Amino acid sequence: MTHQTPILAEPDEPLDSADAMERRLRWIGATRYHSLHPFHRLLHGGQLTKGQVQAWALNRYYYQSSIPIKDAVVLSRFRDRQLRLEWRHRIEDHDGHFDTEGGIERWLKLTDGLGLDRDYVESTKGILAATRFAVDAYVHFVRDRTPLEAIASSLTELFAPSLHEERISGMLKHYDFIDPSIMTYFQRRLDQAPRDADFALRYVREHARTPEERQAVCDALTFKTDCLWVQQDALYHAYVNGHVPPGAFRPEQP
Ligand SMILES: O=C(O)c1cc(C(=O)O)c2c(n1)C(=O)C(=O)c1cc(C(=O)O)[nH]c1-2
Repeated sequence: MTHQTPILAEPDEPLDSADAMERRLRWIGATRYHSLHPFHRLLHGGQLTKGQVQAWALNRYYYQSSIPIKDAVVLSRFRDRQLRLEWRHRIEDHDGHFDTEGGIERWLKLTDGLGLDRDYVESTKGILAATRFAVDAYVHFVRDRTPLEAIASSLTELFAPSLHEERISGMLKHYDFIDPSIMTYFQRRLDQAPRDADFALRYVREHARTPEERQAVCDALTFKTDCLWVQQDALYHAYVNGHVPPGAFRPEQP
């Protein structure tokens, strides 16, 4: 197996300005974002079976359904009403409204389209323990750290749109069981993620005022890239290497 992660030394530029911090954040994304993970290369390159794609979508549902919980926790950390107003739409993007669908519903269209039973998906019973631990760690991080670090931990979204574009085109091209109607989740994120990421980036640029605070922002992003990476590692171990843990989803088809 060829590992695609570039091995680059961490830059030693001091974090003495917002620009220096932004350069470091982009470097963290370029070297650690889960787009570099071999599981994603297989997924987007059409090299997985339907059962392996089901396993990915099933596990990823736990991340999707935890994001509005995470954002409700983030919101609860803000004294500033303006900031709460700004953050609130993230919850609505995922939960939708009584009469309009949100991201979670769109994700369930994907799992439906892949032939997974909704009740089973929503029960989260078949997910890998590593998925649960990693996602819960993200929710706990935003609860326990400063509001600045909580906002910074969402900055992986700076790097999500190009991954989503690659995913939409790769999966539509390579899998006969995927069609555009079940990929609407990613289509919508192409507008939502840049807006959210731009806000978070502007916020940390303005509010991280000391080298220590800028380092904390960078460390929060690194932590989040780890939360995403270990989920891919767990999928690879279980469904590519074939070590499915007890109790986890076992595809009916290969
Ligand atoms: O498909 C992906 O690789 C991916 C990654 C991320 C991310 O970078 O955290 C998010 C999403 N998708 C996503 O769809 C999403 O709604 C989202 C919210 C957040 C967040 O941290 O608040 N990340 C992500």
